[in-house]
Amino acid sequence: MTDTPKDEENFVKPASVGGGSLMIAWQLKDRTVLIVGGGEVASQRIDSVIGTDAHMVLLCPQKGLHPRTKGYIQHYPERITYYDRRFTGPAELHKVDLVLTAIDDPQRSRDIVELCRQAKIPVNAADIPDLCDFFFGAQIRDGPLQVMISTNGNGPRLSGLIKKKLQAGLSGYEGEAITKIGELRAQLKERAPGVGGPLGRKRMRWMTQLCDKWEMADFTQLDESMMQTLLDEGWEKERVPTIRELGGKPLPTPSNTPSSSSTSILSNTVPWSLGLLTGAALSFAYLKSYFSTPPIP
Ligand SMILES: C[C@@]1(CC(=O)O)c2cc3[nH]c(cc4nc(cc5[nH]c(cc(n2)[C@H]1CCC(=O)O)[C@@](C)(CC(=O)O)[C@@H]5CCC(=O)O)C(CC(=O)O)=C4CCC(=O)O)c(CCC(=O)O)c3CC(=O)O
Ligand SMILES: NC(=O)C1=CN([C@@H]2O[C@H](COP(=O)(O)OP(=O)(O)OC[C@H]3O[C@@H](n4cnc5c(N)ncnc54)[C@H](O)[C@@H]3O)[C@@H](O)[C@H]2O)C=CC1
Repeated sequence: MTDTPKDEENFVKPASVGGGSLMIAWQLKDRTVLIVGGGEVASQRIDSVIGTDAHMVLLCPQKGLHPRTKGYIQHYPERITYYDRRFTGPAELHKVDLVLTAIDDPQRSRDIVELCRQAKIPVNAADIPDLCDFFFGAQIRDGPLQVMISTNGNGPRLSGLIKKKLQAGLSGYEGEAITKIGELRAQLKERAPGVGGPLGRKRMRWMTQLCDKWEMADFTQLDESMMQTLLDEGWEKERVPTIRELGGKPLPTPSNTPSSSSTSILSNTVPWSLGLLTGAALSFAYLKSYFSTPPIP
């Protein structure tokens, strides 16, 4: 491929090159996550994993369990297989897709990381950032919405504080709105099926216009019959009706006031170096070697 001088002129350089981590929404359905340790940090790891569809295996002597970890084991036996013992060796990694160590024994933790390296299993060791394939971050979750704030190990406390600022900028309608949009998109794809092509482009254009025109709170009001009307009177007629036309009403949201729209809050408060992702976010360095077929966006 030969570049013309114009191509070279038009190339926009990315905001940062290298030094960061990959932010992805890692799907863990039918995958197994091994958690070694059962203290407070392990309970926080469960807080993160329970929202996925992964199965968890937890290894920790009973006497070391944090009350929250105990609660998880008792309330979600179908999600967590618990063994009252320490990590014994490489056999523990059989059929495991991801390992999280949260133990008070840094040398043992290093040994487990080494075993994971050999088995090509991504691993996070709570006490050894230098050896982690990926880090956790501060999280905002609301239904299908997931936002992760990462400072790439530089300032964990700041991650938490930035999370609070971002939370204050959200309307509270996002999770429900996204759920409704998901249902609407599924129905639209039934009416206008297929991938790509002119119909695919038309579908995407209409969805984009709808999302841009409606407030977050508008989507939360969509019930089954309003969705039908929206598709009949909107999609079929190539226009975007208002929520009022469908029998809904404008609800108060922070984004109704231009000075505090969620866009301006994000652009005003997010420093260039902040890792922020809508959709689940897990970032780690060796992703490529663990997945052969990336999901189609
Ligand atoms: C690499 C990482 C672990 C990983 O993912 O592997 C890591 C590592 C370390 N944290 C340490 C300390 C603290 N961690 C917190 C808090 C959080 N730490 C979290 C994540 C991460 N912490 C990952 C990088 C995240 C990123 O890059 O942003 C959060 C975001 C999420 C979570 O824990 O799940 C959660 C806030 C959640 C929320 O508020 O919502 C606080 C503040 C507090 O408790 O309030 C302090 C004390 C103040 C401070 O140091 O900032 C130390 C000891 C340093 C030392 O010895 O001095 C290490 C080890 C080291 O740095 O060597
Ligand atoms: N975000 C971070 O990176 C943070 C990391 N830490 C580190 O994370 C580690 C865990 O912290 P906590 O949960 O507070 O510790 P904790 O002491 O409450 O829990 C550790 C648990 O690991 C168990 N354990 C020890 N060896 C084991 C083995 N070989 N197999 C299975 N279980 C084993 C112990 O029985 C204990 O229950 C510590 O090293 C701590 O320094 C602590 C706070 C924040």
